[in-house]
Amino acid sequence: MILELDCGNSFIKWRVLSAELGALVAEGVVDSDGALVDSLRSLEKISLGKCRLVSVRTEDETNLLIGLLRREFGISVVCASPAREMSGVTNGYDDYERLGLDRWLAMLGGFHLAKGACLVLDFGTAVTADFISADGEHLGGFICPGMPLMRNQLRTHTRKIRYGDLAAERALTSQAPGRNTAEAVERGCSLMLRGFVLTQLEMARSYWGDDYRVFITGGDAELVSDVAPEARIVSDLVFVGLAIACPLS
Ligand SMILES: Nc1ncnc2c1ncn2[C@@H]1O[C@H](COP(=O)(O)OP(=O)(O)OP(=O)(O)O)[C@@H](O)[C@H]1O
Ligand SMILES: CC(C)(CO)[C@@H](O)C(=O)NCCC(=O)O
Ligand SMILES: [K+]
Repeated sequence: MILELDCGNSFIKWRVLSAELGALVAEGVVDSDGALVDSLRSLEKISLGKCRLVSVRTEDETNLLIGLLRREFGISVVCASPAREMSGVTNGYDDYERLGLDRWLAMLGGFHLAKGACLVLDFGTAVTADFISADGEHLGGFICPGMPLMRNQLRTHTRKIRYGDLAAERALTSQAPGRNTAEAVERGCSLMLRGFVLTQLEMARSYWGDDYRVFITGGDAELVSDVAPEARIVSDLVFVGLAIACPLS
């Protein structure tokens, strides 16, 4: 079986595919290397053969995880690496190695699915937008704080913004002006993300008219999906790109 990992700044998304058919066998989200090993150990009747991963963590952190996986499961691990051009997409950064690999893979996945111009939006710890033209040219993108960062900045830099996870979750059942702190902050930050999406859509339209696709991915994708009804939510877009960048022969 194949183990796939997307190592983000806050969480590791993992999934196990069957080697023959590529069917999904198991998946999860964990917050540490140790929790990942525990989750994988608890899977019954699964023997991992190979692993492919993408990481936006430091090289040291990524190497630690790779060493751990090799020791614990005896598997070979391949890691997505930066490229100037791949699968019809040209990296648009001045220094292509600086582009986040999660963005790069989501772009490869998006262009593969769209087979034309596309806008790729990722809502994780950070929020990113990337524009890929019909000929596969990456025009560039944007990075801004995601929901967890916006909310935590307010909590950290004010004295009276304090509320729990349950209040946060309840607050997001509506977009009306907040009548308590949790509602005011959660809805305010959610509106920032939604405004961001609308601006990206405007920009895409100015480049490509109606002739483009929109993909939304990341843990907070649902927060913005209704402002972009034309968008396709592809929660495993990074994994789609990972399979393209790291074929396991
Ligand atoms: N099952 C889940 N586990 C953890 N976070 C989740 C889950 N479902 C939704 N989320 C939300 O997703 C967000 C994190 O997104 P995601 O996991 O895509 O990014 P990340 O790994 O933290 O960071 P990034 O990929 O940007 O480096 C959090 O705001 C969290 O509330
Ligand atoms: C922007 C994030 C944090 C999103 O996960 C990641 O893609 C990253 O660390 N990128 C490196 C910086 C850049 O893409 O310009
Ligand atoms: K991500």
